[in-house]
Amino acid sequence: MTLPLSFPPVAECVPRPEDAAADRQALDALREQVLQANLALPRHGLVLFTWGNVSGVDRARGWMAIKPSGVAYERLQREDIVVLALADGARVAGTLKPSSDTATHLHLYRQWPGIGGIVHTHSTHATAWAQAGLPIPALGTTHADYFHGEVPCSRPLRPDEIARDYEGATGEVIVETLAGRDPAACPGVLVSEHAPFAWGRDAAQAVHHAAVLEEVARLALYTRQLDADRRPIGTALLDKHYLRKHGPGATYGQQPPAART
Ligand SMILES: O=C(CO)[C@@H](O)[C@@H](O)COP(=O)(O)O
Repeated sequence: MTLPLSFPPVAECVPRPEDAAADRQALDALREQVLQANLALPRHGLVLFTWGNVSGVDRARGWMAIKPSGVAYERLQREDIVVLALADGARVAGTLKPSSDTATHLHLYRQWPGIGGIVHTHSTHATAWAQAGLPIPALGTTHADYFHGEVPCSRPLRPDEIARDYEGATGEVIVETLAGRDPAACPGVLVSEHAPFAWGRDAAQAVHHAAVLEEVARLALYTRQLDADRRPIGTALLDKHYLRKHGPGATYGQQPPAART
């Protein structure tokens, strides 16, 4: 039998020690990023008990790291973070059971190559809007500084979807709900009868967006309590606030150099 000309020489198939060390470093860095993002959830008051999870990705290596299921935040360690292959969910590192929402996270990363972190919480006010099946209207500039329009609420999942692949279908319904919108301009969603999901360029930014989503949900609830007929702000104000921070040429969030001499 003749081997194909492109068949690599055996030496090229053997992993080099420096590659293994770089992989180990990348794995530790990803797990640390995801650990710190998870620990930020209780600090921001976004979770009670273990009702939430954060994931992050290393797209170059095709990895997703996520909180293990049901582990208390105060006990969570870097080595507990489970790392899976983005392509097929195969385990890369970690021995614990990954979050029950893993299939939702995987689906969103596969559909939206621009995101690098995802958060799911049951934060009180955002969850109240989700349970009511209502989108959060853009009632003021706090909202418009992050969301270029309402925070949409998905349709409820159908019984057949819940029976077939509940978490995968949750990811599908989120993508369906965002259809026609740029996920970067709408960094969160409410899943009807469930709770919010938020995302960002990395796990830390996804947590920031989850906290903003909870705050705009709280503000919108109070606003509508004070004035049940309050309408969303107009396009001029919405565009002004969103685009000056996130539009073409915007440098919002750029930090000054760490050390100035
Ligand atoms: O949505 C829910 C429960 O309604 C879950 O996200 C929440 O309990 C967290 O589950 P995990 O501990 O991540 O498996």
